[in-house]
Amino acid sequence: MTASSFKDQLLKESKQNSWRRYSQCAALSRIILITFLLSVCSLFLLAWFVNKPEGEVRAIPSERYDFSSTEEADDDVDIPSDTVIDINPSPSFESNITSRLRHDPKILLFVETQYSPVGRDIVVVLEATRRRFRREVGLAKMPALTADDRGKFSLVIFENIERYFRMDNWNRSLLDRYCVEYHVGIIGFPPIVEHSLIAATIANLQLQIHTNLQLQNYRINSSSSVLHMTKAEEVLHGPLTGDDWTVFVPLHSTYEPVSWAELRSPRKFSSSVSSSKPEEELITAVLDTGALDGVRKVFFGQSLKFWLHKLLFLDTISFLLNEQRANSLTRYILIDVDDIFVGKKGTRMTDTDVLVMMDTMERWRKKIPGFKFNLGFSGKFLHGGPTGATDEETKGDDLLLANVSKFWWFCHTWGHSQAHLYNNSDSILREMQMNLLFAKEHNIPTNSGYVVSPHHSGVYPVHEPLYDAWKRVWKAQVTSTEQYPHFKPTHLHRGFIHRGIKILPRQTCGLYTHTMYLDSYPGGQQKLLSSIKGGDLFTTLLFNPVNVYMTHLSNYAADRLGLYTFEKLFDFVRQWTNLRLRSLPPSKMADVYFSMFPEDSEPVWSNPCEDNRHLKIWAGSKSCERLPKLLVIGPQKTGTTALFTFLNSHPAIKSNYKNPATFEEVQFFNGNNYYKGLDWYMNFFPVPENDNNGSAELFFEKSATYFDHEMVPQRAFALLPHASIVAILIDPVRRAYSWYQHMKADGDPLANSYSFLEVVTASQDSPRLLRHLKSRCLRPGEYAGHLERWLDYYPSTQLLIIDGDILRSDPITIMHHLQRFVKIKPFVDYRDLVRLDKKKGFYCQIMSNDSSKCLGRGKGRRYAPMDSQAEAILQRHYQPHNVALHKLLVRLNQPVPLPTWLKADLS
Ligand SMILES: Nc1ncnc2c1ncn2[C@@H]1O[C@H](COP(=O)(O)OS(=O)(=O)O)[C@@H](OP(=O)(O)O)[C@H]1O
Repeated sequence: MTASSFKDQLLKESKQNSWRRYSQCAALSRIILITFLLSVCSLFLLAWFVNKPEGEVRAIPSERYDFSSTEEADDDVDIPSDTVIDINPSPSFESNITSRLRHDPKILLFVETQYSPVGRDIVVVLEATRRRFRREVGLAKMPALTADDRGKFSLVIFENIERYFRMDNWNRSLLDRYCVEYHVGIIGFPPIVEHSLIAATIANLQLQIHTNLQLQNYRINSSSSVLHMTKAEEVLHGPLTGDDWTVFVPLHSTYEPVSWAELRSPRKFSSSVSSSKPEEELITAVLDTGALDGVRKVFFGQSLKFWLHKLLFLDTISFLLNEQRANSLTRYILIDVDDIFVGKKGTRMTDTDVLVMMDTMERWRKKIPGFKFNLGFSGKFLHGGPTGATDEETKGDDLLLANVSKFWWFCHTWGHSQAHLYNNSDSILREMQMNLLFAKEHNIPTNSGYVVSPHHSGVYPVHEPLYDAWKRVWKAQVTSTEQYPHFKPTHLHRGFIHRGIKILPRQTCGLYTHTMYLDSYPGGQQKLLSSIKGGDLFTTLLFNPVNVYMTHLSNYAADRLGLYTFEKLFDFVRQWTNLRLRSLPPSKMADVYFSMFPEDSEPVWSNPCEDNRHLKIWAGSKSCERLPKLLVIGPQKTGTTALFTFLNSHPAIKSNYKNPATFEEVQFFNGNNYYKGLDWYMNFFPVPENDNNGSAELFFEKSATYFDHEMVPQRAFALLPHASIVAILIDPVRRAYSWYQHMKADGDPLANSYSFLEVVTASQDSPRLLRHLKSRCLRPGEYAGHLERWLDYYPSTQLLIIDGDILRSDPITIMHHLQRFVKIKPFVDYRDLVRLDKKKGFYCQIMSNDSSKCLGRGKGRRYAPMDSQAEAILQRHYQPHNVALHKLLVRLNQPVPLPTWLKADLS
């Protein structure tokens, strides 16, 4: 069968199959009928436009279309005339239109359901390669595509291209026009089998598709402009997994094949084509260059479960984002051999193993510049340590030491002990010092700056004594772990920096201490091979520009699986990709990593009790009970100190110890304290005591600056995901004035040099420090935006918003409400704990001798009334924020009335 006869066959089949399928489904037929009628209408319209005298053909109107409107038009409503699509836009992809995309545009991903496997695979690739994306489930409504005339999305991906093909006219024209104007491409994966077409012609795209095929012998088009990482020299021989392949038959020159494959069994395809030759090549991935409608698209005939499509998908993303030149083809690799002397007799490297290892290393160096194995040693186990070694194994150790300079070396603690088991730094220090002595005795270099902890103990979650010892004894600069932020999912392994030590993400290659023989590889040899040939190990290398792999001594003994695995991996990478493998000493690797991903420098401390693997390597003396369950987040000047003292007077509620540096607040989640780490924070809380009922005390922390700090909600949620969050709101105009008065009273020179009116009217031309003061004064009162950020992380059920006016006038009601909110026992009647102090004019604590203890002079100050002009300016400033707050509070439907000041302001 020739290509054209096959296409004819497809055409014929597509008609037959489409009819057969559509007639089975009446509802579907109706949709098709409507689509058909609309298409006919569009054709008439198109013809009319094309035949109009020149000059009358509507091109894209110069005024821009409002993509931010997502109102769906009724089917029978005419598309406004200014949205007529130019049938021949000039697809000038070099235009500077990308500048109209937001500088941090996201990818828009349409998935069928939250859990659909194809969509999940796409998400893994996007996450692994750090792409920002927004996931839309179904296509109930097109999200707003622009904001402030800037494009929000740089690329659109459909898990199921049928969604795109069958999109209603309104949304389709909206999306296509957006893609043309903002130079945004589309990627589509094949229809999901159960409800897909068998064959169809996508008329407006001039493309036929045929689905549910079995294929073989995959070949990539070496001249395809999509390719970057993918090498196209090879044919993947043999049957392709799955009987749900889709192929594309272009009817227009806009299409370029990206790849082809052959029908596996022509007879299965259709009895009428049984004579077709199996070697007939069908297009399995296709690029639409945009010549037809100005939109570049790539359609795949199989999901990412086919490994080559992961490679092509990554290339397609960078092609459509015009990033090919920027995307480096270099992959840095470092292979750590942990425990180089640690291993039982009979599982260790012999002298022959060491020779083979060194030979292999020399061979690899020719193709991987700079490559050396990185050996981690625990001196105590030289020659097998207490349990001994065979003669050959002893010779193996000696041979390694005789060739010290051929390798890189790193400290792995003297006795291979786990740091988190030691609470005092002395024992860890001793371990480090003994290993250092050992290194010096055996001429092992000690200046690499790289250290690794056995079992990742103490690296993350951080055990400070380990970091202390590393810095003091080994002048450590770099380490690595597979535990940050979590062991799983592995595609999210990341690095961070703590106390000047760079922590690199570590990758698992599927080899552990017990994997020594190919025949007994867990899951079978085939499992290891498929991980190398397109599976987990291959994709790890694909996704990560910097790779630190963990292996063990035993992986280089017996069947030498370490050498086997990486040799095969390197060959496979060379065969199918244009990637260049390189190696660097660890400290240089770390420099490369953090210059590529500077955002990773910032650590995020998660809760060790939320991750069993973390708990296993967390000191037994540490307890998550030593963390607060309630955060009072501010903002400043809303009555947070009063609430702090009221909470503290409850017998079962305890605050943190005072921070001498900040008077009373710990201020951990904002500012530099965060970098001091979790151990530092936990030391502010007492070791919990259980009462007779077994219920622990409730610890809380109040730092009024948390409310409006950009990073705090994310950080707080990572550590305290179940905490109750309390915010207090007063009229933001009054809050701003109180803050200004506070600064003045505190002796702030700037606040004392400028009047309140001058501060709130500071403009772009004002001195920088004055502008900064204005921002600090006004920003916290823009409540809605800050609360939304908290709600990005915490569910609304964990957030309590207190009306600061009621806290001031009737704290008893507030404290009763708060107790119910945090479900504290015992429930205390606050009439016994606080009362109004007439002299102070505020509620104060009742002490045991029945005296009142009020807050100091700094709270409830007396100052001149606010300048009326400044007040009016601020009221105008906060108006939109208050409207947004009102909407938010109505949406949250909290079991407390809306603040009185807000109702008054909005009325
Ligand atoms: N019971 C009680 N006693 C004293 N003061 C009270 C009380 N309840 C609410 N307030 C109001 O709290 C305002 C100070 O707020 P904060 O404690 O949040 O200020 S700070 O951010 O911690 O500096 C403070 O603001 P100023 O009046 O501007 O000083 C008070 O109005």
